[in-house]
Amino acid sequence: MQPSNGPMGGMRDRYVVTAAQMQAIESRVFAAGMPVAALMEKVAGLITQRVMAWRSIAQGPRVGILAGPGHNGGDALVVARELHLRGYQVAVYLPFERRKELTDRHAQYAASLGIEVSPDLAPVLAADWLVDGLFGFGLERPIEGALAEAIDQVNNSGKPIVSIDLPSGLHTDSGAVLGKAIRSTLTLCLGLWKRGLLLDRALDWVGQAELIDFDLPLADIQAILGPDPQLNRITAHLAQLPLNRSPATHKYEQGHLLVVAGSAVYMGAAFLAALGARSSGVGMLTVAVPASLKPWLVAQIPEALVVACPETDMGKIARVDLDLARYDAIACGCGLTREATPIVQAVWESDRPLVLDADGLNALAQLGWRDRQGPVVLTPHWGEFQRLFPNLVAQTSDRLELAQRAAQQTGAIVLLKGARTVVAEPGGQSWMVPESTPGLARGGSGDVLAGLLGGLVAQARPTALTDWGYWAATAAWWHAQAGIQAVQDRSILGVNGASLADGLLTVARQQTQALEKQS
Ligand SMILES: NC(=O)C1=CN([C@@H]2O[C@H](COP(=O)(O)OP(=O)(O)OC[C@H]3O[C@@H](n4cnc5c(N)ncnc54)[C@H](OP(=O)(O)O)[C@@H]3O)[C@@H](O)[C@H]2O)[C@@H](O)CC1
Ligand SMILES: Nc1ncnc2c1ncn2[C@@H]1O[C@H](COP(=O)(O)OP(=O)(O)O)[C@@H](O)[C@H]1O
Ligand SMILES: [K+]
Repeated sequence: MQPSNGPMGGMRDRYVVTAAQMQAIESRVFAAGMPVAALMEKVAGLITQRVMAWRSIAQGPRVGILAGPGHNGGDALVVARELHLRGYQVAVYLPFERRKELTDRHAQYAASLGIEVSPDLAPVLAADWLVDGLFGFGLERPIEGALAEAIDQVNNSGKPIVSIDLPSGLHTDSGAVLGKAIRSTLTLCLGLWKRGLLLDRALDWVGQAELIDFDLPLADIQAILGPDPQLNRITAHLAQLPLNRSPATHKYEQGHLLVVAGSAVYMGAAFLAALGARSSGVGMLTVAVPASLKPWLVAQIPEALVVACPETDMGKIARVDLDLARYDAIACGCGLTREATPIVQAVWESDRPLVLDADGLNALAQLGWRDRQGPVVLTPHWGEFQRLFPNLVAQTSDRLELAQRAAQQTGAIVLLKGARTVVAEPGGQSWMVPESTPGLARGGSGDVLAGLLGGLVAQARPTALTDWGYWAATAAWWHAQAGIQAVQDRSILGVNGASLADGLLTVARQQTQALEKQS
């Protein structure tokens, strides 16, 4: 049996659950007759395979196991037994007198095999690497006292640590640290992705994250999450890229995007947004910039129709004299400067689908929200989000919840950028981008995303708000994958407009090849 596989493996990795949802799904499986002990054996067998591939006996013969009182500890004890039987030198730290029955029996049996099981941390700290099975989705109270001190010692040991299900101490739903948490090197999430693992605040604890798919029946998953789940982890399986193109198509059928961007101070923003738009495959791209930028931009991106707008003394766009009705979508805001209010007002009054980014969002924060005819996608980073929604930020720090509440409050699609970008639409669907790279943390990355997103929606022309959310999430996923690709090609220092644009095309090619393989 292979970890993280099974015929439906790819399908299961889209789901994201809370602790309560995971418990409800497992309850159905147990009620249907699956013995708890059998499931624990199966899961722990898969974990064992994965950790043995991660650290062979030659690479790390001594393993320290941290075992808790619940079934996370039970999993860990089965892993301890299996590693022992395969020749590893195993020591178990089990500092709990009171434990669940199954866990207790595994502890007894492990000890009977000669494995050192004790409430003493020292033998575990002497190991080459550690397995963290203190707590999983059952953790509800903060970790305090001696156990908190033990976790500090484990973290300070500098040893590689693999966590079972989630780093012990992280809240399953919010990803927040409950008192103290294990800082993992590798987290093996069991069955379905836990919500908290995918949020920015968990990243420093999670390390590399992988799903161990243990074949939870789709019927049980869907019975709890619904046939069309509200929350999705957006992956290569969900992203339908590149867009289908009829052989008989022409450029106007492939969407016409208007980008309104740039100023004398922020010239590059218009170029970067145009690069993102170009890589989206959009049929026609018009870029409206201050008149003095036109010759330069035309030289950079000759396939775009560059429109020279009247500009102020300071080199900012004064007016956009265009018939906005001609465009399938407008992406507005990159590099406009803080005095973009009249431009945002003009695009706001048209009924064209609108992607609002950067200074467009700052202008909106000044203008205040007013209803609008066409769909709007807001793409704030955290600072812009705080300016737009101070009332919401005062209520919670959970980024997914914030995006969801902002979407509900405004009726807009909200794409909240971050290390892990989240997207929400007003109807209640949301998406989490599961992988990205800190290589993207540099000025200009967001401009590429705004252009890419504008170009995608100009082509896809979604109608339902859920589809708008889906395409925004797809753009964020594509952008993050392009960042990962750029890091692979050019190192973490090499993520810029050009490498991102190349990365976008490489990812599109990989998607095409994957689709061809499937068919
Ligand atoms: N069901 C299955 O067979 C499968 C389950 N799976 C595995 O089970 C895990 C969930 O198991 P779980 O429900 O037993 O919860 P878990 O996270 O081990 O710990 C809860 C225990 O900790 C205790 N406790 C809580 N907070 C505490 C604190 N601050 N300080 C001290 N103690 C504290 C609490 O006891 P209490 O004191 O509240 O009575 C409770 O006993 C899951 O993550 C996965 O690894 C998978 O293998 C798939 C199959
Ligand atoms: N640590 C990180 N890990 C992954 N992606 C990141 C990280 N920091 C920023 N990003 C991504 O980089 C982009 C930055 O956008 P933004 O803040 O608008 O920058 P700019 O306005 O300078 O273009 C966003 O897509 C964001 O999700
Ligand atoms: K754990």
